Amino acid sequence: MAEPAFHRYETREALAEALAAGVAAVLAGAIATEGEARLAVSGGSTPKLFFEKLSGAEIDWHEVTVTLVDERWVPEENARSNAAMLRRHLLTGRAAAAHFVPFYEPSDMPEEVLDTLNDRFHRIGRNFDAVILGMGNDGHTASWFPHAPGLAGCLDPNTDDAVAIVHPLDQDEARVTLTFPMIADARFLAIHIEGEEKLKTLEAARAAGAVEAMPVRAVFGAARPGPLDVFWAP
Ligand SMILES: O=C(O)[C@H](O)[C@@H](O)[C@H](O)[C@H](O)COP(=O)(O)O
Repeated sequence: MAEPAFHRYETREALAEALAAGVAAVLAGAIATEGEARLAVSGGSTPKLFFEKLSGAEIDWHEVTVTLVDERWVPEENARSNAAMLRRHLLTGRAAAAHFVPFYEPSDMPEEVLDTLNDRFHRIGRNFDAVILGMGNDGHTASWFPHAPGLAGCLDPNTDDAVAIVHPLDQDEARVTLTFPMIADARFLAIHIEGEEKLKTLEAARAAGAVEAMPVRAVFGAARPGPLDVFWAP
């Protein structure tokens, strides 16, 4: 299990600036070499400042496909929607020109549209140029929640599925999430966490233990072409 590259910043502002610059450089490089770039980011509260810095990056955003690593199964009108948060904080300014691929479809159960979602996310094409993960204090990342129904389907390194459905034990709404191969194959893969509690959670996740208990462990154990980067600020 390769040691992650750990990037510590004095402030959340400095972290957001550095991570935005790094991701913008990765995307610009992909556009220059492949003619397009693919980015998958997390929802939640941590990434908002990072998104605001990245949204102003002077890159050819119309050549960039942006999506989420996971979504709560709610429409964008719902305050819990990651897609709505992304439109507010990332897909504005220069980045409004990006092509956004959402998860949610008007259906009570994501199981009814899973084939549609798999087709949609397979069509995004080759592996992501950059994937930015968050992490919960229970050791979940994306919507890979500890011991949740559907977790095994997310973590199967041999799955052909791009998307899986998870029913977290402690939440009302279902989740849809990218599967392990979609995330582990990213050219640039980073975990962005902030605060002392998440640093402790990260240290616990780095210790030996069951992946099902702290699913972020799957990312640390992934055989990858490059390092996993951890970005942290107090
Ligand atoms: O839909 C989500 O909530 C995210 O994708 C999830 O994986 C998030 O990254 C962590 O829960 C951390 O969330 P915070 O940044 O709000 O602590």
